[in-house]
Amino acid sequence: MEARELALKIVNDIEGKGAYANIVLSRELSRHRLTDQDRRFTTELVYGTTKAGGTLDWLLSHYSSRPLEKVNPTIRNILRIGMYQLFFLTKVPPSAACNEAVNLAKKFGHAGTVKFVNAVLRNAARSPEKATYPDPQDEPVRYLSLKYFHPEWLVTLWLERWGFAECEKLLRINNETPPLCLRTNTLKISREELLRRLETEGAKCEASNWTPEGIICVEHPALANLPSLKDGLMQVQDESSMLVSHVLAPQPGEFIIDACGAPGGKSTHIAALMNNRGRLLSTDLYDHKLKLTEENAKRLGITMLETQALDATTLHLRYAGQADRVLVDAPCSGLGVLRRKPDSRWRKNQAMLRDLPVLQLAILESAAECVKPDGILVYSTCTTEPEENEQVVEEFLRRHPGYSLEPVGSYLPGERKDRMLQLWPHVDGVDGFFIARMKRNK
Ligand SMILES: C[S@@+](CC[C@H](N)C(=O)[O-])C[C@H]1O[C@@H](n2cnc3c(N)ncnc32)[C@H](O)[C@@H]1O
Repeated sequence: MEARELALKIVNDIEGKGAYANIVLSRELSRHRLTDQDRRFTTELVYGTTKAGGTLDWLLSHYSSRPLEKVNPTIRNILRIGMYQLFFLTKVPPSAACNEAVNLAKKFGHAGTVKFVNAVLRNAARSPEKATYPDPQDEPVRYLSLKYFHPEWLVTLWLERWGFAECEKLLRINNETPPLCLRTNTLKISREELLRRLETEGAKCEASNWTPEGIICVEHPALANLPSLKDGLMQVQDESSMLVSHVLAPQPGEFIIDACGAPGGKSTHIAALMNNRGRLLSTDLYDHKLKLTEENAKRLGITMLETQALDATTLHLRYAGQADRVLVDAPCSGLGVLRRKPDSRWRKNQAMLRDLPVLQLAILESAAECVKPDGILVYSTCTTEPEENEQVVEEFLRRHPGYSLEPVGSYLPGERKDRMLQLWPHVDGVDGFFIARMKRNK
């Protein structure tokens, strides 16, 4: 199947069945034998079209005589994919974008729809200036939302919080493709050796400055074609996510609980830092997700890890006062990692920022009861929102005077002095993560 037709099938599935872009994409790419170039093009079309969302419909409304909601969904997606190429993929000649869309319309529509697709796209290719963005001064929210493909509620919030310039930088970086980050499985190999191996496997990589085991992959073949992954020499994990286990600083022989552990990115890192010695319990609400933790642990050669399905708000009922350290990598809005999942911004809503902190605090309070005196509690999220981060920790500390904050800065490279750590994609170049470390004094 040709790249554009496969992209259309995937975009139809995402829209029609509510499927997740990354999951359908990797399933379909493994079913179809595409060249590396076509694989990249399909990915670009799928991620671009889903990410651009409402902007493509807004652009189309300048050229279509028919309201888009009245257009057959497949034809509408042919138009969206065509518009994405015309307006955002400068390397695709406009004639190719139009011709290929018309070919798809021939296959999935009838004579009338072929004419319609042809007219809309050729009109757009001829007069792109017909669609001008709103004025940023007069309508900053609409301008930023349309220009950078983010929902208006989120732009409104970030604009209020961070101001125009910062908000724009953050929105812009969320549309960039982040590099693939890998964590060396130090139980099996050193980073230097793995870097050499990856080179022989056709990947261009460099050492990360954030952690001693992190690797940034600038160019690489399909992940499934990297033997180092299959052989358990590494784990896909962002650099900021790796920092969390360093801040926890688990020691060999200790009892560690990872309260929201699946799919095991941090649990398996903790096991490596403990040299696979001691007791490590990785819990999660969902059994099926714990299976992924177990698969990861097996692939990485970790034998110390136990899993258990439970609601972390009840962790204290079984493990009160037993653990040396507990990690709460809480369920969160994920607003710090929008660049990793291009369709995810359209699945979020503002109610998350009201509801999630209640759950986050409940999990943190239960986890806190499981920590021994002098033990350590780490709270982390992959979001940038104060309600889910500082405010949860501050409320927790207010309710639990037996805990005190330990500055995170000393677990980071360089001279950072952060009390609690908030990492930003547009400032730090890594995923947006929050980390706080607390000590139980009594
Ligand atoms: C941020 S993810 C964890 C990622 C994981 N720590 C890693 O590094 O791979 C949050 C996890 O919390 C789990 N979760 C959500 N609500 C929960 C609850 N009440 N109790 C336990 N786990 C929960 C989700 O299933 C999800 O796997």
